[in-house]
Amino acid sequence: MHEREILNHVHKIRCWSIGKASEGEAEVNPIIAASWDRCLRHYRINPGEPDPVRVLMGAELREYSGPIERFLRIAQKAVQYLHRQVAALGYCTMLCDANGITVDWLGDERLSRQWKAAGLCLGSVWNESREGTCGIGTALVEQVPLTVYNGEHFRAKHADLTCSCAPVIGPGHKTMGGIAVSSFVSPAFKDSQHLALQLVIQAARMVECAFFLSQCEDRWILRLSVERELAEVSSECFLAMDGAGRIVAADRVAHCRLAGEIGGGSLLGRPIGETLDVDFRKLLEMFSRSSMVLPVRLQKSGLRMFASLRFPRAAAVSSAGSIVASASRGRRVPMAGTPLSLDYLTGEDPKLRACVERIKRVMNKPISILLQGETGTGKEVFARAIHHASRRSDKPFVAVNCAAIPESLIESELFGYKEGAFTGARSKGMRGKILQSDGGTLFLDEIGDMPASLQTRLLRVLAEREVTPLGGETPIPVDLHVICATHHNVADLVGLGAFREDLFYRLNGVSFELPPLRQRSDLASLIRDVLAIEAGTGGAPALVEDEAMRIMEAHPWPGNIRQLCNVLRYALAMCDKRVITCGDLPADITGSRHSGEVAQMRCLEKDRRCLPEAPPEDDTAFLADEAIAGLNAMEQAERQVIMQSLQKHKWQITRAVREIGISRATMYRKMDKYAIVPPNKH
Ligand SMILES: Nc1ncnc2c1ncn2[C@@H]1O[C@H](COP(=O)(O)OP(=O)(O)OP(=O)(O)O)[C@@H](O)[C@H]1O
Repeated sequence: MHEREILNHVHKIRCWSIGKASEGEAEVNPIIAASWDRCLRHYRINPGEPDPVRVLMGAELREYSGPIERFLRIAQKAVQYLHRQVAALGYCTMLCDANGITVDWLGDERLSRQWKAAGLCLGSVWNESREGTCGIGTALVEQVPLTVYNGEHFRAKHADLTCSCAPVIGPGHKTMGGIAVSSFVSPAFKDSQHLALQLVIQAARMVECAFFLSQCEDRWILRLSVERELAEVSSECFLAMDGAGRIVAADRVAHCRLAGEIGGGSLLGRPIGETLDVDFRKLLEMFSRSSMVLPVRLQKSGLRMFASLRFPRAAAVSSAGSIVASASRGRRVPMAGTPLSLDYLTGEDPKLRACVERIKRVMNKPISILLQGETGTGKEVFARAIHHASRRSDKPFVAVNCAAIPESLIESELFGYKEGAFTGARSKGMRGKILQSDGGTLFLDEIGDMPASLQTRLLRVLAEREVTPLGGETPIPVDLHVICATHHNVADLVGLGAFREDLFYRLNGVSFELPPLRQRSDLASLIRDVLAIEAGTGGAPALVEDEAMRIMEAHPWPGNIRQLCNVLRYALAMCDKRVITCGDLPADITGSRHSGEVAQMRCLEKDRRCLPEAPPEDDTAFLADEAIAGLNAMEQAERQVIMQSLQKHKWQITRAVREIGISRATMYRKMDKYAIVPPNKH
């Protein structure tokens, strides 16, 4: 800027300060005027002073950006998005903290000398008390979005710049920072900055909403919008509520719009029923039936708005209506049908956590893993999760249930065979499960049931890392990682001579005991997770009354997680308005607590038998009436699940067991127990 222009700018401000507009000057915008006034009276800035803008670097800058890391992470995304829209127009995009310090900057690097000379760079301090009236500093003081254009800047040295900035206001009306676009070349009229300002306002609002949602993720969040059609994609107000339905946070817009509904004052601490025409319990009921946008009315003005409710990560509701906040917050619940990840399976039980930590250390090493645990403790899902978390995840995971395959077939299943190896063999031969898992993971379930003759062959494969198919002569090299599982105590089997000791040591590179459900301390959070998985994307997870939760926590769970899943599915079918009460639980859960069941289940486990698969035929099945008559509610529910699945899959056991999530051996045992006979067998 030339000497003459500087003198003109200083003269203009001097004239304004004594109430005289200098010749040819338009009236000064009231917000700019208020800022000039502050600059003259409070900050005592000389408008002609040429000092450069202060720029913080290195550790000094990190001192400011460190404490606002979470805000930064969210806001940087919005700044990048905004910059893509304005970069071609010669703007730089800036993110500043509440002190006006530029904590992120994006601009054309080829012009870095000019940006720096203008003070538009990372670390620059755009504080009104130092730089006088400017986009960032004044927007932060006034807490409104604005453009400061050319000569509206207080200091003459900034009179070539244009800057549009919108402050970002966080929950609790706290200024988090500001987002700005600036340029050192400005078109002839201030109106040219109108769209730039709108884009900045939009970006700042996006950050406010995202930050509110992230800060209040363990709260009930009510989003309100005036337009039904837009309610799902953009909300005007955000309110966060605690488990009793009291407002614990409100965003900037909610404070402005809704304070009148409670006759002024703060919204915080007020029950939601004072603002809306429905109380918290009614809200929960409405949204437990539907995850859609629903109409509500503001209590005082009667204005109709459209609401949507976001649940905390997980929650339980007590019969009195108080909501117990989630214990499992922060955990991502997978969708039904997707593999459960190792991190998810870690749960919140300290023993299980320690177990998973150890698994993570060995899963990428050439060490076999042995998973032990009662039926239904999740051995197979753990094996899958280990595979997916390991370096082998892009290679196959092949599961073999040694108890479910008839002894006569297990050898060919595992090792494969050459063409014409035996009568009935497929003409092209078959790659066995071991070769199918080459490069990936071989999961040998129920390893304790592997026939003795095959134990020797398996040992050789593991020792030599090559396999010779039946009827073949040349061994084929194989790269495999073996995970085994069993509900037996394999060391006992070794002692009894039923399992080869050398194979046991090779398979048992490292072993993990998955705790039964009755020993886990995170049952409540597991229940909430299972309900969230069951809800899928189709709506909010069902809630559990305190008393129902207590009963489930006290149950011995002989069938472990599988049994728990079935009980919850039963309760979901029985419950009203997606709130599970004691009355929705099967009778043997509410009236049980007899530990004899545990022993009974274990005996049944030992009875596992393998039956040949039934071919599809007729779509009906025979079930003896007397067999149904003696079943309790839980058993009836279980029978129904099995029957429905078998009928759906035309009696293809493999498909039914995959759907229900039980092993084939368990399926045959259950069919036996419930006298379910395939149509071609009566
Ligand atoms: N952490 C979990 N969260 C939700 N569901 C789970 C969890 N762990 C296991 N399950 C479910 O429990 C059921 C039993 O799991 P899995 O088959 O892995 O147990 P298992 O110990 O291998 O049983 P079995 O010894 O009878 O073969 C499956 O339906 C599985 O999806």
